[in-house]
Amino acid sequence: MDMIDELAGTIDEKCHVADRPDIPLVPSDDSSRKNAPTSTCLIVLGMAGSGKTTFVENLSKYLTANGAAPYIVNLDPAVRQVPYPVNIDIRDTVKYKAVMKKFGLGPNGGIMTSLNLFTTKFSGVLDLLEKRKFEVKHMIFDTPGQIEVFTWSASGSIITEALADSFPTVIVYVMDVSTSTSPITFMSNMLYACSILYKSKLPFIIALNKIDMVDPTLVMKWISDFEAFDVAVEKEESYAANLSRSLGLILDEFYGAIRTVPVSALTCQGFPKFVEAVEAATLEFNTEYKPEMDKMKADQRESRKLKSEDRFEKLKREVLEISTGPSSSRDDKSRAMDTSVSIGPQGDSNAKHEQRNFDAEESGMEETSFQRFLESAKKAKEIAKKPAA
Ligand SMILES: Nc1nc2c(ncn2[C@@H]2O[C@H](COP(=O)(O)OP(=O)(O)OP(=O)(O)O)[C@@H](O)[C@H]2O)c(=O)[nH]1
Repeated sequence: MDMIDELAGTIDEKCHVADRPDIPLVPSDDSSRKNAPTSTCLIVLGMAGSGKTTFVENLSKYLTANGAAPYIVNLDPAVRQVPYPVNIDIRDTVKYKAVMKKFGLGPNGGIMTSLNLFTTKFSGVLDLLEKRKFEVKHMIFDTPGQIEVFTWSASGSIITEALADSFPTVIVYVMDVSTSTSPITFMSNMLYACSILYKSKLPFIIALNKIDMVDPTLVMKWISDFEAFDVAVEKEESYAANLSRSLGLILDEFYGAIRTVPVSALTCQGFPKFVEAVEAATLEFNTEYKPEMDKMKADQRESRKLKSEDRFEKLKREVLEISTGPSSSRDDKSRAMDTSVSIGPQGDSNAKHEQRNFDAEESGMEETSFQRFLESAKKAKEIAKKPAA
């Protein structure tokens, strides 16, 4: 058993969706599923205390009451108890306290390392999600309170990208509106939100939370109207105020890409509008993000193919250097390169190869030369194999 297996067990579902009478199952015959929409993944992020867990708990209750119970994944290894019916729980796979002890880590290092260990097993999570993707409309991911553990870590990026690769994925940033009533704290919050948007490049919803405590009108106005924010920040006299004004001007451009929904995670106020925003974000994912991502992947594949063709050509040159020797003329070598080693798809796809018309004698010479190379390589191998006399 290696160290990863020792600290991180297998991935399993806590309760199966099929066992839950509150989750209506989609008919399972293949034809009805072919064009059926799959679940949307909601990755819930937010500063510590912004209300993520309360939001997931009550959103789950709200969706269940409306006949669409979600599938929930807890990614916080250090949480004592989760108040919602969790389907996959990182705590079942990774023992956070054992990880801290094993590596002599503090709480934050322990959370980060546990998440890294869990990520090594994330293909198991994807397999389970894949099986449920027609049965539930929403898959919700609750993340650690220490937001940077997820947003600025390799494992956070890997998990986000793996989800977006398989399902429509939306980032939900829970923002505590009660800590955003001053233009400076508002700007810090928005700066953080925009940096996550910029990094993830996924559809983004800000759930302006705790509106049962604070009226969100002012904050909404600052988001939609830079002039209003500018007027508010003018009243502040500090370096932070100047910085906030400059940032406001820059971030104004990002706000257009963000959906903002005022909610109360405690009272469920605003949840119907939130669900509408998720639907619009899912559509945006399918019509804009997905094609863009597919194009990016195709470009990457093409560039990898070109690189491997380059390497192949280099290899051919090296092989011919050996087979023809340094004294052979340049012409001989280049002719030999074009015909003698035409293995692999690269050889077929190279238009140059197809167009050139060699006469039988030339190709015969080149084949002989490559044959000689193969024979001498074989002999060298046999000699090496022979036990010393
Ligand atoms: N009034 C009010 N309180 C809320 C609301 N949402 C959350 N809270 C309270 O805010 C506190 C923090 O809520 P949590 O849900 O634990 O926040 P969290 O973001 O999960 O916190 P971490 O686990 O530390 O990241 C709790 O006392 C909640 O009851 C809301 O909409 N209105």
